Amino acid sequence: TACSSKYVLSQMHPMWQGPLAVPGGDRQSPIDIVVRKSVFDSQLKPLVTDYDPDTCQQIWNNGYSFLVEYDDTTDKSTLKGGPLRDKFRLCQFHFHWGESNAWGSEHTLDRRLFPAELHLVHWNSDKYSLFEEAVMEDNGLAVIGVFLKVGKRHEGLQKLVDALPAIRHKDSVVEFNRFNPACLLPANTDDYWTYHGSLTTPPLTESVSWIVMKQHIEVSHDQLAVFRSLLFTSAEEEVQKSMVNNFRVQQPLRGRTVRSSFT
Ligand SMILES: NS(=O)(=O)c1ccc(C(=O)NCc2cccc(O)c2)cc1
Ligand SMILES: [Zn+2]
Repeated sequence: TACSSKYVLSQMHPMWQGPLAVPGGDRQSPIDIVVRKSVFDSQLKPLVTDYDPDTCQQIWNNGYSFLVEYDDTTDKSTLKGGPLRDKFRLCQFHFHWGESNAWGSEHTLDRRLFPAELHLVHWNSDKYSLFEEAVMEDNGLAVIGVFLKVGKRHEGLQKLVDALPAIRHKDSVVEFNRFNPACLLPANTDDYWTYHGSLTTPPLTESVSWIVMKQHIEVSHDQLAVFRSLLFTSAEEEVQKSMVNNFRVQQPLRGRTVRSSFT
């Protein structure tokens, strides 16, 4: 789908962490969420996700992460509610992780790092007709962030983990059907933080309503190890590099308020 083909055009080198000049740059992501400084907002509603597993199309390695892409030509897999006024269409989900369990997430909670973070990427289909349009607009995108912790095996994730060896190299793609990403959401999706931010990879566009779940999900050490068996490099390259540490460092808050849906 459009939302992901462009991803490969704008993906960056994983070691890139530099202060790439960004126009304005006062609402960059990720951030450290200082829990006691977040402001409860009683107007925030529960999230409403309605994902159709039949819209799942393929899984591929874009040289930065691995993406599971959804058919976003109709409103079949949607997100609404939460801090959002409009309906948003799921286009892909992907993860960020470390080379060790000690770090890997993009957002942090009171500076606490998690071994990995899931991002479910949606665009505003009430206002725009293409991901490419929405990504350039204020709040054109809504991304749900879910922290991963190492613990018991995640049965729903295993189907995805089993597909990874087939996409070890950059630009490899395999068909992937009937996966409902709702299985990757925590039991409690009512408690979250939300703030206005950006994409965490170039072009770092400041168009994202971030929704970071308070409750994490658990995956096993072995499942995370399979993430780390992926490669940044394509099959042709002589030197193979393990796909690890594909996260951006936390960015300045610049006076933004992080709201919470819970007290
Ligand atoms: N890590 S993240 O969730 O912030 C994230 C989500 C989506 C994308 C993405 O789709 N990039 C491709 C892109 C960006 C801007 C304009 C385009 O046409 C395509 C990048 C980062
Ligand atoms: Zn991401």
